[in-house]
Formats: sequence, structure tokens, C-alpha cells
Amino acid sequence: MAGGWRDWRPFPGAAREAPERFGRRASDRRHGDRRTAGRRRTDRSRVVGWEEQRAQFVTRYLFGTLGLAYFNWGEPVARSLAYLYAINVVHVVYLALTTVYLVHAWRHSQSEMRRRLAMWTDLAGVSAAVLADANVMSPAYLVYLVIILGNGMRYGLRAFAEAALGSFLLALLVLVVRFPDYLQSLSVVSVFFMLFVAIIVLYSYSLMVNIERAHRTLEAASRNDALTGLLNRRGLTEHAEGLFKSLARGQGPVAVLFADVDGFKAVNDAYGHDAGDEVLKRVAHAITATVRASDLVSRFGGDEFVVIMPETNLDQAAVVAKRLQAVVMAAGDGRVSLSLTIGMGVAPDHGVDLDSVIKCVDAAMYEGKLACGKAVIRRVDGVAVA
Ligand SMILES: Nc1nc2c(ncn2[C@@H]2O[C@H](COP(=O)(O)OP(=O)(O)OP(=O)(O)O)[C@@H](O)[C@H]2O)c(=O)[nH]1
Repeated sequence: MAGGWRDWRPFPGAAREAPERFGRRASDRRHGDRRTAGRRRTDRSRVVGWEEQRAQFVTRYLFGTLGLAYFNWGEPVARSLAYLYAINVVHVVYLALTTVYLVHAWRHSQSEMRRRLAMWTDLAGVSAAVLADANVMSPAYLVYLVIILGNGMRYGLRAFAEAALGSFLLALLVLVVRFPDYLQSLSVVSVFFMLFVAIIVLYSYSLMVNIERAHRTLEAASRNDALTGLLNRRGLTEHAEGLFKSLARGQGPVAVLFADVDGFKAVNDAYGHDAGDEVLKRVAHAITATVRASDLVSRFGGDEFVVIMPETNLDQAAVVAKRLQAVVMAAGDGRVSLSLTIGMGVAPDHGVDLDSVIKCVDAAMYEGKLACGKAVIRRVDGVAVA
């Protein structure tokens, strides 16, 4: 093969740019690097399934019951009889609220509001126990640690920080209220105990930062195509979910384009796989640069790209499809000519979910290829777009 891919650049001046510089959603360009599709998803609270939440509820019941046993059995540990009554009431209320949260979690496993309410109920319960305990070294201090670590590991850094801040403030409040008692019975052991707890929290926070970073990287990688930086099939499905739901609420049509690069195998065969990769990146870049900020662009498979355009009818989609063909053609050069065959349709006319519309537009694209070979735009209803 003359020259080989090493000497060949599909586009004059095209550098081997990092995948993430190409082909993000258009909205990512508009809003800057921080708004990659993957990142936006992980900024939300982590999705914690019912099973894991159940384990958290079991722990709550365990600590609630343990607290009751601690204050009522064996030698009295409450500061006075009045405190004993009060802390018993607190325990009963705590267990009742926990049951309400449990039932809610069983019905609606994802609720940020409930998660936070339950966490603050935990913190308030523990603080009441520390306040009622005659011992300065109340074992309830360790429960603060469990709340901080439990929330942080399950729900991420934000939950960790909120639980840590809440623990610190409430523990400080208890300390202020009981300052004379604490001063009287302050010992070297209790000071070191507090220091150990503080160091464990700080150390866990630094570990959590690393875990969170790795988690975000994995999340982004699982939803984005490594070569082009576009959404992959999974990322597209997740992002399109909301759009297709909005159809049910009577929002405007959602147009879907299925674009296949014509004769792409020949590029690989003639110039090698790396040159083929460059072509795919360039096509991804050209598509992303052409569509609107609100559109979703995905590398669906090898040389196939899917564009989803909210609030777009067939006529408007045809305009975009023609523009895409033009920019991709312009991205070719003397040695490699590039073109797209595009199948297009709209939801809800050609399906009410992403899978069914994609099946239709994929078939339209395929029929277009069969009929014309290349560079054709075909609607799901068989009409060729001139
Ligand atoms: N360089 C490169 N090639 C890929 C990648 N993924 C898939 N391919 C290749 O893309 C080619 C797609 O081939 P075909 O589906 O026949 O597409 P085509 O040659 O464009 O043929 P038509 O679609 O009929 O025009 C295959 O040779 C795959 O090996 C990739 O990530 N990089």
C-alpha cells in the first residue's frame, strides 16, 4: 500500500488528538469541559439499590435496640431518671421513624429526601444518646463514625461531608451543653479517644476522595466511547430515557438519525486500522459540531452513529441529515472520500421507545444502502430525501 497510514493523514493537519477532545455532545462544547455526559450523570446522587438500603436499615434497628439495652439493662448509665425516660422515648420515636423510612424505601427505593431525613434522624438519635449518657466516653460516639462512613461509602463524598459536618456540629452542641461534666471528668484517655475518631474521619475522607475519583472515571468510561468520546450505546439509552418519557407527557416529536459511514471497511483495508480510527474521530467531530446543543450524539457501533434530536419533526430532521452529509463529505480529502447513509424517523410515529425507533431507522438506512449504495438519506416510510 503506497505510503501506508503513517504518512497519511485523512485530513490535512489532523493531529492525533485525545479521544475526549472529539465528539462530545454539543452541549458539552457549549458549557465547557466540565459538562461531559458521563460526569453529569455521576454528579447526581449515587443509585443505591433496595438490597443495600435494607442492610442499612438492619444496622439502624441493631443500633436502636442496642441503645435501648445499653440504657436500661445492667448498671444505670443515664445521667438521671428523667434522662432515662427521655432517651427511651427518643429510642421509640427513632425506631418508629426508621420503620416509616423503611416502608418508604421499599416502595420508592430512590429518594434523596428520605436518604437525608434518615441520616439526620440517625445523627439526632445518636446525639441524644451522647447527651443522656452519664459517661463522657459514650459508646454512641462510635455510632457517629458508622453514620459518616456508611453514608459516605454508599452515597459518595457529598453524603460523607454532610454526615461528617452534621456529626461535628451536633457533637459540639452536646459538648457545649455538658461542658461542666466534661471538664470534670476529662481524662487523657477521652482526649485521645476523640483524637483517634477525628483522625479516622479525616483519613477515611481522603480514601473516599480516591474511591470517588475512580468511581467517576469508571462511570464515564462505561457510558462513553473510548475512541470518539461520544456517548456509547449504554450512555445513549440512559440519556434518551428522559426524552422518550417526555413523549408520554405530550412533548413534541423526537427525531432519530441512524448514520453509517459508507465504504469504511475500505479505509481500514487500504490505510490500516489506526487511519480508520482517525476517520471515525473526524466523523464524530463533524457530527457533533453540526447538531444543536440539546441533541444527543452517539457512536452506536463500529462505523454507525445515532443522533437524537428532541422537539424535531421529520422535515427539520431532513435538513439536519443533509447538513451532516455535507460536513462529513467535506471532511474527506483527495485520497479518502467520505459519505454517510442515513436512515431517519421520529418518535412517537415510528416507535415510542428508543429501541423500536432505532430498529426502524436502522432498517431505513440499510434499505437506502441496498437501493443506492451510498450517500443517501431515507425515511422510515421509504421516502428518499433529496
Ligand atoms: N478502524 C476501526 N475500524 C472499525 C472500528 N469498529 C469497527 N470497525 C470496522 O468497520 C468496518 C465496518 O464495515 P462495514 O459494516 O462493512 O461497513 P462499510 O465498509 O462502511 O460498508 P457499508 O456500510 O456497506 O458502506 C469493519 O471492517 C470493522 O472492522 C474501530 O473502532 N476502528
